[in-house]
Amino acid sequence: MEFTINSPIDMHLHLREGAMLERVTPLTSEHFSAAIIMPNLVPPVDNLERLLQYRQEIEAARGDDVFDPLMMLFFRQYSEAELLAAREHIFGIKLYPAGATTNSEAGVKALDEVEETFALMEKMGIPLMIHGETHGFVMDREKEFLPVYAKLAEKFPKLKITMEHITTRDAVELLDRYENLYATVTLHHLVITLNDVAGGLLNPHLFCKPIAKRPEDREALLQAALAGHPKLMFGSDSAPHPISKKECCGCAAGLFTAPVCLPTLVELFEQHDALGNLQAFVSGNAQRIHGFTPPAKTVKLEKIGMDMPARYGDVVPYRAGETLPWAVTDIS
Ligand SMILES: NC(=O)N[C@@H](CC(=O)O)C(=O)O
Ligand SMILES: [Zn+2]
Ligand SMILES: [Zn+2]
Repeated sequence: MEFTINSPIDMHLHLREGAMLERVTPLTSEHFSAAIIMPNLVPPVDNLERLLQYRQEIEAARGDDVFDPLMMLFFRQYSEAELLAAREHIFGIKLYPAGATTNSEAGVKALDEVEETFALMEKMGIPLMIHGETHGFVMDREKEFLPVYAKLAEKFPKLKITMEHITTRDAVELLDRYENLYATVTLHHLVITLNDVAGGLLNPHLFCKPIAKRPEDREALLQAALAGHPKLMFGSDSAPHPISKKECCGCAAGLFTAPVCLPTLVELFEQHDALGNLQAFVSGNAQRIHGFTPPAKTVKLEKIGMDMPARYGDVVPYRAGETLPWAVTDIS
């Protein structure tokens, strides 16, 4: 049995820097034709010079792979001149509430104080991506942030806003209420719940922000993805951390999923008789929503089994040590 995906796009990806970047970049650039590169480095990617330098580092690491890194600026207040200069080099701007997740200390403290930049972005057609969590009770952080999305969508009706890595049924419902509101969802949030993280022995490799939620949340996300919901895009949020930062007290948030994304998505969509909608979920929707065409790439998967390694260097991947039914067998 085989299945082919054309030009898969990962709409939310962390590549880090240095040795980690060199290790993980090829695992995405092999399978995907483009990916949105998150800017939460230390210091953040919040100026054009750093962004162009970062892009070069990624291009060197992807080797000969056909792969377009779609660069993001880290949200701060920008002047019109800065945005004009950056415009042709960026895909969008990523906003982190200060302290909400990994390397977000430089994020926004008060959203109502940065509206000038939202207005500029709206005027210039620059998309806004948001890590939408409050500092409330951990299971309620996304739900509590939803009114913020709603307010922004109303106040800036021409601004394209993406709710990044949604994890709740409420977020899925909000999608249909505002024309300019979109969302990404990860692979792992279609599969796991909080039970997998902390219901038995604690599994630090499944700990991420936002934390995996309830079965009914996973079900709503899964149904929307399987249906190829036109405003929902695949974004892996593959977020590698070295094993020393995961298997310790004070575990870092993030799952490293890059090598298993496509095989697991095919497995999941096949299980639910929804393979017909996978192309839209991993490529078509993003292209239509954002009006771009990624480089052509054809990825063939076959049901021949693939043994997942326990580690890639010092990083433990999602599904480490498992035998996956599907494997990527040809890329052209
Ligand atoms: N998702 C995560 O748990 N971690 C991400 C940051 C993020 O996307 O929030 C990371 O950079 O490690
Ligand atoms: Zn995030
Ligand atoms: Zn992320």
